[in-house]
Amino acid sequence: MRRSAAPSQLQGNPLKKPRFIPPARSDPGLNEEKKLNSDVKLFEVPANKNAFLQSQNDPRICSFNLPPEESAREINREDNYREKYHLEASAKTTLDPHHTAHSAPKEVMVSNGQEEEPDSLVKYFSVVWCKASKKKHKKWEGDAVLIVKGKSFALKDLEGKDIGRGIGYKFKELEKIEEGQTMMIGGKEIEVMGVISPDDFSSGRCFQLGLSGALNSSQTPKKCTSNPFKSVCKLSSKENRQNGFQNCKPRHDPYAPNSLVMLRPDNNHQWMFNKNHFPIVDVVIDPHLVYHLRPHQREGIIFLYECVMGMRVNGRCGAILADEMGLGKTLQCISLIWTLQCQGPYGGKPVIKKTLIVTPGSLVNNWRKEFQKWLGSERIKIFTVDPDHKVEEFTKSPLYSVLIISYEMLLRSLDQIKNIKFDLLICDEGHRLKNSAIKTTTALFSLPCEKRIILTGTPVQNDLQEFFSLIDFVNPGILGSLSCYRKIYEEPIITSRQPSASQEEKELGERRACELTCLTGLFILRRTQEVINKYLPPKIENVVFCRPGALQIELYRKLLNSQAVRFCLQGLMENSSHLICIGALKKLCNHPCLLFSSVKEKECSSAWDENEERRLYEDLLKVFPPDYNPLMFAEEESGKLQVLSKLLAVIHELRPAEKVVLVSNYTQTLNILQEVCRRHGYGCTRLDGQTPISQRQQIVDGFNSKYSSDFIFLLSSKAGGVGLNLIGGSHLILYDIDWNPATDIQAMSRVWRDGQKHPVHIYRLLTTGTIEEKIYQRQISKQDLSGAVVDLTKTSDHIQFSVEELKNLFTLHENSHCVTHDLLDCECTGENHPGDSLEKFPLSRTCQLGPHQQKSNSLKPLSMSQLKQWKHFSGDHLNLSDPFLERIRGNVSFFFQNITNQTTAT
Ligand SMILES: Nc1ncnc2c1ncn2[C@@H]1O[C@H](COP(=O)(O)OP(=O)(O)OP(=O)(O)O)[C@@H](O)[C@H]1O
Ligand SMILES: [Mg+2]
Repeated sequence: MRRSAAPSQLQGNPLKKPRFIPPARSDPGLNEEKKLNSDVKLFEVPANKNAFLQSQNDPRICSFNLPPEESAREINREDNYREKYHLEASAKTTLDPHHTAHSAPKEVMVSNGQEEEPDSLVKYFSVVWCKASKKKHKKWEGDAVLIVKGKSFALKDLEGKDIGRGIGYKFKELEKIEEGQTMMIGGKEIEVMGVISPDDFSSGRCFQLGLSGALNSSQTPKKCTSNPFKSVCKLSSKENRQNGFQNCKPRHDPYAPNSLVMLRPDNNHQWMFNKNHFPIVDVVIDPHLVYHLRPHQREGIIFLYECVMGMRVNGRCGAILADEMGLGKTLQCISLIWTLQCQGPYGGKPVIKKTLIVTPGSLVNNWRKEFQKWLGSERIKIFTVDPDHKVEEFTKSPLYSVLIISYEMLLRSLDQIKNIKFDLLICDEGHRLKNSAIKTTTALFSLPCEKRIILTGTPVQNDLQEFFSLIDFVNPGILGSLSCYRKIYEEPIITSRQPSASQEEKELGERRACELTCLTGLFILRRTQEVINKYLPPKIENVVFCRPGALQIELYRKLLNSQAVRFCLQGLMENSSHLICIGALKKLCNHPCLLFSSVKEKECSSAWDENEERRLYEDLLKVFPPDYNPLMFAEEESGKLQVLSKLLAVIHELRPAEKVVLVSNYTQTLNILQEVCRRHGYGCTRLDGQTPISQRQQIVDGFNSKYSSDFIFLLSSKAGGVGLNLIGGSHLILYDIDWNPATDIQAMSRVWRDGQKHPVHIYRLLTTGTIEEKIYQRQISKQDLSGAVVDLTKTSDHIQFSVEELKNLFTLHENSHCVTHDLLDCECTGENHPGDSLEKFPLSRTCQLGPHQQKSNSLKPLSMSQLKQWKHFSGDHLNLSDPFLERIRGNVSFFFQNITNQTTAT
């Protein structure tokens, strides 16, 4: 592919992050390599050390009901508290490049020219791009606009210049493009940030927006002017002051049992923000809300309140709430908004008037629903932006105080949004702002709102520059300029993690990391899943090793003997040929018919002759029966599909009132699963990348409703599982495995969350002895995963492999019941694991995890040693009293099982 000649690249892109070069090294290429391999762990605090979990005992909280004189003492105690808090409340902030490993996504396939698809269909996307490379840590080089027309595309930078072009692509590949997708196109790697309307494209606004946003942020960085009240409390005249005095009773009784009262401002705060000497009024959370709050949510609200009021870091009003998935970040924010909108500590005056919530498109309606759920429809008026409800409507009506908008819509409506005075900005799933060069970040950064909250279920981690972006977004300037931050923190920390670092460098790096963590920990809060476990029903997690079918084994052998695989193992592979081999094996594990279709398709391709795939697929079709029809696939041809089919049948039979969430990462596989549902007459609903955003919430609600006749929810985990609540389902089946444990964890936490009524059964299906086991082992074998570096934005599809690793990947273990178990160094034969009898199931049984139990309950990837503690047994085990496993055992060679919350009442 032609290299771009765009001036933005040749002359240096103003949005491009300066590249970090560790000190005392002359070869930047080498430096880059070393930097990527270093273990950059910034900070780690065990979950149970978290101050928020302990603060039930915090004197500040116990003193909520103290008479006013005592409140003064309370204020005096605050300094001590702050010191303690400063050290304890820090988020788990881990930077570990191991688990972010990924490289370039697949190049979109070039068409054979025989497809007959409409050439006139034109689509536009906003994207970020960078040159193709195998580096683990990629830096997007800027925003661009992708124009897809039939089988061709053009990529334009924001000055409208072409930076890439291509024709003759596969229409189907181009048609599939969707938000969040990363891919290789024309030799560039791109990530699709959203869809651009034809109107925005033809008017040219999609180019102008990025430009103006970029200039705002890079040339005139906004500094927090640190007046949390100026937007609403402008009462300076005597008259106003008197009015204010009349209204200085707390809105709710601070002395009522169980009341949740916010910290009173200290003298310094009053001096800064209460120039009019209004009386101090207790800010009390609405008891209607408090009634529902979990303890960690009470603490979260206190934390958010103090952050946005500028009480934690002098005059800084930003916060990052990074609680693990499902902990109710939405409710905590709703409580904050409702409180600040009605109350304030100075004369009772409300602190905010208008709030802007920016969220992924699929969650806009979820936010509306949550407001309704917790506050009803009368207390607060919410406006959600969609194609039929434009921002102008919000502007015109005084009724609405909260605007909820998707990131994509925000970019399109930026001009109108900028004209509205928002007092609070909440960015849901805000880890996407970690890249300061992209349009979304620059647009949001340009909003003058000082109180900014980022919500994210994934830890704030990975990359010190990304960390800087998030911090600088919520509290602009708090870490100084980027260059200053680099000198003070980034360089010493990275240098100290190099194997060659001197003792002195190590100490300096550690000190700086600690300093950085302490500072940022004041306004970052992360709690783990354990805090809500006790409110959740039991979770029974099963890893099910399915015996491959005869056709699968034959095809698998054939693939491993192919020229393509042999070339890979000799290190002769071209760029990404190993990925093609891996992809083919994964398809085969899902079902041989998927492989059949791919081969057929490739055979027709004009590029077949010189294609690497030829070396892989040659003679493969001969293994299939001569009249093989992929549409008429048989369940027996795939071990996993057979297990799935039996599993669905037994769930349907034994738990007719319960429902199943069925997850795959591939649309084609979902098609097969949907066909299975059809054949068996199971009602199903489906959400994948093609599902219009406007319909997603409706589909979710339909499934969660007890009146729904759908037995199965087919979910493409990569296409928007983030943030969804699928508590209508209590059985979740992961049909295939992703390299990135975060994708699987995301999917699993859709059902085991607050509101779930039934015990949750999770089934992870793996084909015994195949590449799926290897991927699973890779997920769990990283012992230092305790750092929980799980980041969904990393696709991990293209990890770098050594030849040795490839050899392991490309081996089929035909004689093992479970290679993973073989690797565990476990003495049991799989017949009857010591101390474990399935007869006890599902009665109370102490978990084998022992001291690790807490750890594994958290949403972290499991480690090998933890897996060893799980109950495990071969499919031939005689005492299976789990009726679900009993039904599938004929096709299963091995099981692992773990039960969390076994004794929780359901
Ligand atoms: N105190 C509570 N009592 C009962 N249900 C609750 C409570 N808090 C939250 N929930 C429910 O729990 C579910 C998960 O909450 P929410 O969607 O806010 O999680 P989250 O932290 O945003 O997770 P994610 O990172 O996956 O988006 C929602 O259905 C919510 O209504
Ligand atoms: Mg959420």
